[in-house]
Amino acid sequence: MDLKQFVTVVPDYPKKGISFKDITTIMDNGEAYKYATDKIVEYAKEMDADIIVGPEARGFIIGCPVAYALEIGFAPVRKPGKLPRETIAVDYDLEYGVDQLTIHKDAIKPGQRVLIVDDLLATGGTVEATVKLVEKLGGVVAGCAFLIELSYLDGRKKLDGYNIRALMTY
Ligand SMILES: O=P(O)(O)OC[C@H]1O[C@H](OP(=O)(O)OP(=O)(O)O)[C@H](O)[C@@H]1O
Ligand SMILES: Nc1ncnc2[nH]cnc12
Repeated sequence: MDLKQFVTVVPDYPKKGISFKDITTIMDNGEAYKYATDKIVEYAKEMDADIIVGPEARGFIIGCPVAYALEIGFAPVRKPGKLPRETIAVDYDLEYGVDQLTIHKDAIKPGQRVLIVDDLLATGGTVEATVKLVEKLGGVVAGCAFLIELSYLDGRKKLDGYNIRALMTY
């Protein structure tokens, strides 16, 4: 299936000069959403993942169905003040801003093989921060999966040495 036909490219959103890749038009098509999920499930099996970790909010949309299909857990990475128990935090840069990400301290068991899942790799700030959170907790990053990689932003350079899979590249 050519997944790109289901991505809607929105120019100048959320700021002038940003070419926004809207994945809601994958999600609202049952076949496309299942196809994308199944591709990441295959990758998670190859990488022998024990748990999926996804950053809010779009990482939940892609990561949770993968975890469900594999009958493994999902641990959310969230913006500050959203997780109710003890967390650790890491700062990160976005294509259009700066923020902080957090994870529950007990979300990952030391040695667990973690697949990080998100909709899109842009500058790599989000996934780099997520890798740091996982590794601070003693997790092993088995791989990082995305629907979309924006190769012109070279987010991969922040993931040197890690296994990466993107279903589409722009
Ligand atoms: O590689 P990066 O430059 O870090 O950008 C990629 C991140 O940006 C988007 O999330 P955003 O922070 O906009 O939050 P959202 O998922 O809640 O919309 C996207 O879903 C990725 O998580
Ligand atoms: N260009 C983009 N499109 C969609 N989501 C993004 N997150 C960061 N950059 C993005």
